[in-house]
Amino acid sequence: MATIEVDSLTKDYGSVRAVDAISFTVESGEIFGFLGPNGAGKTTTIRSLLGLLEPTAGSATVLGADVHDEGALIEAKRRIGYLPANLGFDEEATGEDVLDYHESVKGGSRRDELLEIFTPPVERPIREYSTGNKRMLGIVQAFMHDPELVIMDEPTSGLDPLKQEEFNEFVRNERDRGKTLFFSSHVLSEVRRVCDRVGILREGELVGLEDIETLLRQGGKRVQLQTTDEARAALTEIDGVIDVQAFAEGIQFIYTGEYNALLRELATHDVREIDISEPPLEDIFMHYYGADGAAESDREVRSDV
Ligand SMILES: Nc1ncnc2c1ncn2[C@@H]1O[C@H](COP(=O)(O)OP(=O)(O)OP(=O)(O)O)[C@@H](O)[C@H]1O
Repeated sequence: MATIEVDSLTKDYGSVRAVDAISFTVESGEIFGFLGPNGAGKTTTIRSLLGLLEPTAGSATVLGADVHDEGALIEAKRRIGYLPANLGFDEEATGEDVLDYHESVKGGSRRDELLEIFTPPVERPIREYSTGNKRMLGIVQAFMHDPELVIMDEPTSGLDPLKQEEFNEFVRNERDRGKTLFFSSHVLSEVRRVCDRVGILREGELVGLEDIETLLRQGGKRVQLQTTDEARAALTEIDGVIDVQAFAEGIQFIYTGEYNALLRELATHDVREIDISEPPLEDIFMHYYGADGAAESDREVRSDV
């Protein structure tokens, strides 16, 4: 049985449909990234999975427990870790107090080990914590009872790049220990470093469900160049060049073709500057997912420079 099964889950807030009949599964032992821009419905989905919100329609199971079945969900939550986006710690409590309480409820076999990696100043009251310190305390709390499944809402927000990298490595190690990890993010570059599979949410709808390699292949690369007018014209003719935009002395485009074809063409021109990077998440949404959620792999090539 899948660790998480979501079946036509829908959640309305009054007249606002925050999540619209989404379905997906998260398999045991994978890192699943739940990706989408602000307001896409990530937090709503996560809170529904944990029984913190009542779905308007549809269903979901987490570690076999139906989210509509309060008793089963309480039992399952002993084997689940949760890191919410908004860490509502008691500001007067110390980190120790928070972890002591959690340990008394769910256990804390990995507490010391985790505090070696993530290093919140546990002896100090939470009101003195930076955002990153709070996040680290939340991470320790989410993992300290060694749960089978950990659900995290924007887990790295507020962490500095070094701690983010430590977090990524930690998460990969957890996966290798057989744990299942589900986390939301609005940053593709973050998700691509750690996830095995990604669900993409847009305006409450699941518009993509891909393994990470496929997603990146479809997303292509953003190429920015400073070169001659002649090169600019020639480059727009190459298969796989889309969304060409001209700017002073250069062009920018998304490239989804074979690298060698592009490199061969570039080698015949005077290239003064080149930058090749991952396209922003928004571009991937725009280029590969139409309003109906279908992949637009046959998108027309534009050559409007
Ligand atoms: N309590 C609420 N009442 C009314 N509308 C809400 C409520 N909570 C969320 N929404 C709306 O539901 C939609 C989805 O919100 P949600 O917080 O789930 O998105 P998100 O993907 O987690 O966004 P973010 O990345 O900004 O946290 C948004 O349009 C939001 O404005």
